[in-house]
Amino acid sequence: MNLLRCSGLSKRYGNKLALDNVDLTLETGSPIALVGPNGAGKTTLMSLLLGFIKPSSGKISVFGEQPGSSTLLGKVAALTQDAVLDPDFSLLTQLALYARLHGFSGKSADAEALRVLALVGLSDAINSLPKALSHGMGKRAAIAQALIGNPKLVLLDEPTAGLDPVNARNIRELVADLSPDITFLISSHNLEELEKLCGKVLYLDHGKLSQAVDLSAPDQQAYLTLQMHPCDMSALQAHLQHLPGVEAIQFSGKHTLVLQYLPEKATELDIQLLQLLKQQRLQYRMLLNGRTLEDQLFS
Ligand SMILES: Nc1ncnc2c1ncn2[C@@H]1O[C@H](COP(=O)(O)OP(=O)(O)OP(=O)(O)O)[C@@H](O)[C@H]1O
Repeated sequence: MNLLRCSGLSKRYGNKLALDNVDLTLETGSPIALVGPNGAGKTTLMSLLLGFIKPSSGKISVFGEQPGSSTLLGKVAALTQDAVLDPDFSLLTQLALYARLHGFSGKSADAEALRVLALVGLSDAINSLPKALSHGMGKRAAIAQALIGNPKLVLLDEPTAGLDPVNARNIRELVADLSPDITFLISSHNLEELEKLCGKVLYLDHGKLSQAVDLSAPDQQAYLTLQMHPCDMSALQAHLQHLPGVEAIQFSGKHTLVLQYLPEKATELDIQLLQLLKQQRLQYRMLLNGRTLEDQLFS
């Protein structure tokens, strides 16, 4: 199903061109990442999508409708980075109130609040006050709020920022569990996390959509990424260069090499590489079929 269509989309704040002629079509499904340096235009794109601001020029539609139109009410939701609940009212009270604002009445509002709190694993904390919750639980409560009314698109801005690794993982699992019934658009600077979670990555830079990487598609050119325990990396690079089909080898950090190869000339390159490491008595930490998202975006 078509999720988003932008053509020639631009947004100007005074002299500042925050979004510059963006053409983009997205379908519903696995989570979509929105990345880019500070000031690249990510928040501007999300605000346009939510109908909070209007384009300066160009067109944008969400599920075929104008952002902000009444037909999208309840279909699109967002968790902003600094979303907070009132510290002095219980989770159930507040979420039931939000459910009423979404059109649920009386008991069905309570039921909806309980449903979304269960989805995020907070059934035991329904009577807790937000001020008594840990940071991770607070984040989950804020996500629960965004899930009220069964939206089809949820925008998450830095959903795991400031969370410890275990809580960050819980949020990732939650997002993965809820996809693809809900399509998530996630703005984040955490590439490793996005790589684990998303099917597609949009890269904005200076307001331009400079790349759209499909993580589920095999790399057009073939790559292997090899991360080693400390060893003589230059000597290893020289050995690897002689494996059949290897076209180029680049460093990606001190102990990581990215091999580009020609699939038609390299048969079972991964096996040959492992045999070479064994012969040389070298220990690897990780062998990845392909390139990391960071290498795809920045090399
Ligand atoms: N209301 C505004 N008035 C003027 N300029 C703005 C306004 N909002 C954003 N900008 C400018 O537009 C550009 C894009 O900002 P935006 O907040 O969309 O970037 P971002 O990618 O979300 O950045 P960050 O990663 O830092 O959150 C920036 O140069 C910013 O200073």
